[in-house]
Formats: sequence, C-alpha cells, structure tokens
Amino acid sequence: MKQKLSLYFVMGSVDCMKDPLAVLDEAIEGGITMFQFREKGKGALTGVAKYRLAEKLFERCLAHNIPFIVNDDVDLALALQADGIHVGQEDEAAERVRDRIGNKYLGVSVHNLTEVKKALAAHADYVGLGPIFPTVSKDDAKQACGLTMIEHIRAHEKHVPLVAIGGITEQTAEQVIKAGADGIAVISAICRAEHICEQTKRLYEIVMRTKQEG
Ligand SMILES: Nc1nc(C(F)(F)F)ncc1COP(=O)(O)OP(=O)(O)O
Ligand SMILES: [Mg+2]
Repeated sequence: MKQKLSLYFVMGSVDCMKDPLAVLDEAIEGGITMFQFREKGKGALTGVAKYRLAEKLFERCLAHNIPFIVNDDVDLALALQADGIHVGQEDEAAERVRDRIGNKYLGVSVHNLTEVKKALAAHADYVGLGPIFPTVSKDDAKQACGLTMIEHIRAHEKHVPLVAIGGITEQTAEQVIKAGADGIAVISAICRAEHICEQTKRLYEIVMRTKQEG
C-alpha cells in the first residue's frame, strides 16, 4: 500500500485544461503510482457521461496496472468493479463502505489523529491527510493543517499508510515526505502543468529519492 501511495494523481474533468484521457496518459507516462477519479465541483459530469469517462480512465489504468480509485461514489465504484473507493468524513460511513466493497481498497480522508484512529477501526487501507497547504482544487476544504499534523500523526501511528493532499507542489513535496507521509496526492500540480509528463516525472523523482533517503 505504501508504495502505491507514492505519487497519487487525483483528477476529474473539471480539473483538466484539455482532454482528461490525454492528461491521464501523460501522467501515467510520467510515473504516477495510483489514480483517483474525482468528478465534482462546478461543471462536473453526471450520470452516463460521468460513467463513460470513468470507464475510459479505468481502461487506461488497467492497461498500466495502476490502481483506479473512485472518489465519493460507491455505486459507481461497484458498477465499474474499480480497485477501490475514497470517502471523506461527510460521505457514506467508512464502516458501511467496507461492508459494501469487500476487500477493495478503502481510503478515508482525515484531518487529525482522532479521525485516523476511526479510519483504522473501520479497516481503511490508507488515510488521505489534508489539506496540508491551502488548495485551489476543493472549494469546501478545511483550514490547512500544515506539516506538523503529518509529524503528529506519524508519531502516534507509526505504520498507517498515509498520503498527504492539498496544495502540494514540486517545491514542497520533499518536506511532505520528510514529515512522514508515504506519498503525495496532487490535482493541480499535474493538471495545470505546461508539460504534464515532465512535471509528473519530476514529482515522482523527488518523492522516490526522498523516500529512499529514509
Ligand atoms: N478526495 C480526497 N483524496 C485524498 C487522497 F487520499 F487522495 F489523498 N485525500 C482526501 C480527499 C478529500 O476527500 P473529501 O474530504 O471526501 O473531499 P472530496 O470528496 O471533495 O475530495
Ligand atoms: Mg468526498
């Protein structure tokens, strides 16, 4: 799990400046290790259009053996036979989601140590901690918790697979891993890059080098 969390690309059509399939193809070429389909916000696709895009993105991930995770929508995850689902504190309760999805990956958003312990009690496979820094990708994001929350959680839960999210860039990725995250989750750092493949490669190299340094 920890290896898969290294460079976790989160995306929906709303985040893309061009065809989401082209964006994902370039990000896969650049070395992402996990993908989350997060179709929400102003102008997000719904219904059949959302399903069709998810299907095509999933095909790309399958072809490259990259875990495909669906955000929020458990029904969609089950209908697609996705590799997993990611839910937040306001989504369907993690315990209930675990019952519905069997042994697929279950990710839970957390903002503090209490929520980490609750997620582990619900048999989550990983936690997504954030926003670490202010984010442009989530209009109802909570206050940024900073690197100290990563350090605090890691000090109390040494082994929990933890990916950090929220405003993480090429400039801050190293300190996020050094603080104790097993990986970084990014939306705009990849979606808004001039050259998506090259940007992804740089993020990948920073994360893997910093993880190896221990
Ligand atoms: N989508 C997410 N992915 C992660 C990841 F694990 F990838 F780091 N962490 C946190 C979130 C936030 O999840 P949530 O709080 O439900 O808000 P939203 O549904 O708007 O994303
Ligand atoms: Mg959610």
